[in-house]
Amino acid sequence: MSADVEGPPSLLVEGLAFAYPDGRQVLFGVDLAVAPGERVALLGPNGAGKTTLVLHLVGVLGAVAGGTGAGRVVVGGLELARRTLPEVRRRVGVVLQDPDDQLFLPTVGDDVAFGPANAGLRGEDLRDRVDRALADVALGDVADRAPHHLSQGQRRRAALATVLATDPEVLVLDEPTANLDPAGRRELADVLAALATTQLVVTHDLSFALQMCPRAVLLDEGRVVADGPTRDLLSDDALLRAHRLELPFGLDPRALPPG
Ligand SMILES: Nc1ncnc2c1ncn2[C@@H]1O[C@H](COP(=O)(O)OP(=O)(O)OP(=O)(O)O)[C@@H](O)[C@H]1O
Repeated sequence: MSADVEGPPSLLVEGLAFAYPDGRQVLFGVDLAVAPGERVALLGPNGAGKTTLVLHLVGVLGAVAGGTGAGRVVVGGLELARRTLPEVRRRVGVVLQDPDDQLFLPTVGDDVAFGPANAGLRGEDLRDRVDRALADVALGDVADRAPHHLSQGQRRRAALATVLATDPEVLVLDEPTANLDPAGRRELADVLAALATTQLVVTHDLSFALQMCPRAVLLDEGRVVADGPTRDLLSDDALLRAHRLELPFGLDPRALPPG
C-alpha cells in the first residue's frame, strides 16, 4: 500500500532538499507518500536526516521557517506554506522522543486538554475529547495523576494522548520505544496498532518496525535509498550493511510471512 490508493495521500513529500545555515546539505530531493491509515517506519543510521525531515513536516525547518531549500510538503491535500502553517500543524501531530517535553501541567488530564482547549474546545466537548484520547492510549484511569508519578511507559502513552487529543491526520512518532521495557513496548504497540490514524514511526528499533509497520522507508545521507515492505528491506543483508543498520540478535525477518 502506498500513494496509489484512491484520494490524496495523508502525507506527501516531494523533492525535499535542505541545507542548514552552515551550508551543510542534509536532504537531497526526498520523495515520500503515505496513504491514509498507513503505518510506515522511517529508518536510517545516525545523521541520515530523519529529524530534519520530520521538522520540515511541521514547518520548523524549510522555506516556511525562512530557510532555503526546495520541494513541497502536502498534508491531507493541503500544501504547507506560510499561510497554511497553523492548519498543517494541527494536522500533523509529533510525539517527541522525551515525553517530559509534552507533559508539563499538574495533571495528565490538564496536559491532554491543553491542545484541544487551545483550539477552542470547551465544556463537555473538551471532556469527551480528553476521555477519548486517554482511553485510546489505555490510560483512562490516570487523568488526575501528576505526570511525574507515571511509569516511563505510561508517560510515553500520555504524551501520545496529548497529541491524539488534537485529532491529527498524521501522527509522527520519534523513537517511540526509547527507554521502554518489554512490557511498556508491548503496551505501546497495542495502542498504536489499534489507532486508525496514519503513522510515520521514526525508529532505530528494527524489531519494532518489523512488528508494527508493513512498510519501511530507509533514509541515508539525505536520500531515500529503499522503500518497500519492511520484511523485504530488513531481509536484505547487503542493504543493511551498506547503510549501517544491524538487526538485533535473533531477529529473522525472513521467518515472517511476506506482506
Ligand atoms: N542545526 C544544525 N546545523 C547544522 N547541521 C545540523 C543541524 N542539525 C542537524 N545537523 C546535521 O544534519 C545531519 C542530519 O541530522 P538529523 O538529526 O536530521 O539525522 P537523524 O537521521 O535524525 O539522526 P539520528 O538518528 O542520530 O537522530 C547530521 O549530519 C547533523 O549533524
